[in-house]
Amino acid sequence: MSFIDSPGPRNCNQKTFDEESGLIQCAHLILPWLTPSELAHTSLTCKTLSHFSKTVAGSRSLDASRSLENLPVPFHNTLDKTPYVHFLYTPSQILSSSPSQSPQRQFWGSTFYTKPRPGSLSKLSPSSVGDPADCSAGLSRLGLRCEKLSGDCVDLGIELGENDCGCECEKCFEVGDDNGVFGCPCFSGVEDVGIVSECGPSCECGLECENRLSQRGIGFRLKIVRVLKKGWGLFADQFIPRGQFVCEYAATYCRHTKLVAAHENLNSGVKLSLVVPQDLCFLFIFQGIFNFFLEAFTLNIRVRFKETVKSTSLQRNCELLTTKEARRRQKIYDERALCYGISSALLVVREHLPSGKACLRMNIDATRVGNIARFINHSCDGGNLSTILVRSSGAFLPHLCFFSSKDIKEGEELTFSYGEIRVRSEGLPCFCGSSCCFGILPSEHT
Ligand SMILES: C[S@@+](CC[C@H](N)C(=O)[O-])C[C@H]1O[C@@H](n2cnc3c(N)ncnc32)[C@H](O)[C@@H]1O
Repeated sequence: MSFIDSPGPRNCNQKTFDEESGLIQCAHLILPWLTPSELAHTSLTCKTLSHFSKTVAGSRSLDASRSLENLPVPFHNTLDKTPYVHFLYTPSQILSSSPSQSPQRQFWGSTFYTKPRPGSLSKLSPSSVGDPADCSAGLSRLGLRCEKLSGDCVDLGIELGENDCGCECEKCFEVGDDNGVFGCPCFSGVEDVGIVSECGPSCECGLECENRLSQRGIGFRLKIVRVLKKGWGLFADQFIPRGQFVCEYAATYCRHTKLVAAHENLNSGVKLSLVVPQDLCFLFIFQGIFNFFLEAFTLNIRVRFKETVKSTSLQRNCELLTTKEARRRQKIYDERALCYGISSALLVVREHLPSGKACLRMNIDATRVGNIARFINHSCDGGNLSTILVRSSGAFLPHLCFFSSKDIKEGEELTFSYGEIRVRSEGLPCFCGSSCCFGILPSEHT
């Protein structure tokens, strides 16, 4: 018996020209799929892969959105050597399917192949892409009006006409008994702070419709900056006038099954509050007390809910993030935060029912799958962003969106209030730096 002569093992720094070019091609194809720790390991194997690992990391730091947004959102870090944060990117909210179906990896950081950007901006009017000269669209959706003559934006309360939303879709037009035009039924006006309605999948109008402000992706240059004691933060990279759509909180979006129908049946006039739960062993204190109300509230619409579920193919595959699961995840995130300083992005949105006696809870987890909004830090003074829950016609779930609540200068950090601090207690320290800082971050038990 004889063995074929083997050239013996060679290290990868001794390659022929063909091997080298093959390796480069493979590197281009494979490395952008790797996590930072896998990249780090790969870079130890040989010079070529070390070079490509660095190129991938550099390319990732240039755009957190992987070309999925209208504009690149770069990472800036002058504090330490962390070049970027690794997570799966979604430009808009997605319903989580079963864990086996959810993607584990995303192609990110290739200089070889760059996906074309959505490019929707070119189809849109200047006002819709954040032209500071025209802030009327965003403001009117918030119940505010822009006083163009004086150049000042003043809060004039809710003074909207029947179709002030700007939708011109024929299908969206309702004609009254006396042949008077009622306007777009998708637009419910701004009946209370925190809720707006937009045209959606069931409308014929396209993205250029003025009543789809939050559906076109980001329209202002933003950047993600490493901030002392706060981790990363989202910053404006250009002036943003007050009242403009900035971004939505995109994530795997889930909620209590039984509350979905309730939500769909709720009218405006519902207040919204956000908290970042930190110790989720703690039970949502209102939950028990209000369960009775919620049960009563959902009972009479359960039939309609079942019909909705049947007719919504999305929902059939949707696995809702229950409060129990949210609490389990948050416990893990808190441990990771303590051990490795990794921030979580699990938000609890509570909608207070008009009666004020009950509230509905949504758990939105952008820790693994999310978008740039996951980098927005808390400010005790309310920050410069308003959170608005946007419902669109025909869409099953509402979107949580951020609008500028004041003029924002270039280079200013974007912040909002994570929630009220009602009771002083233990919690993560707050470094918002505002004059009214409470010293701890809002959580379920503050
Ligand atoms: C939704 S994330 C915001 C982005 C986060 N800074 C990061 O690096 O990914 C929420 C976490 O950011 C940190 N954070 C947010 N606001 C903060 C503040 N005012 N002071 C200190 N830490 C803050 C906390 O760790 C919090 O759990």
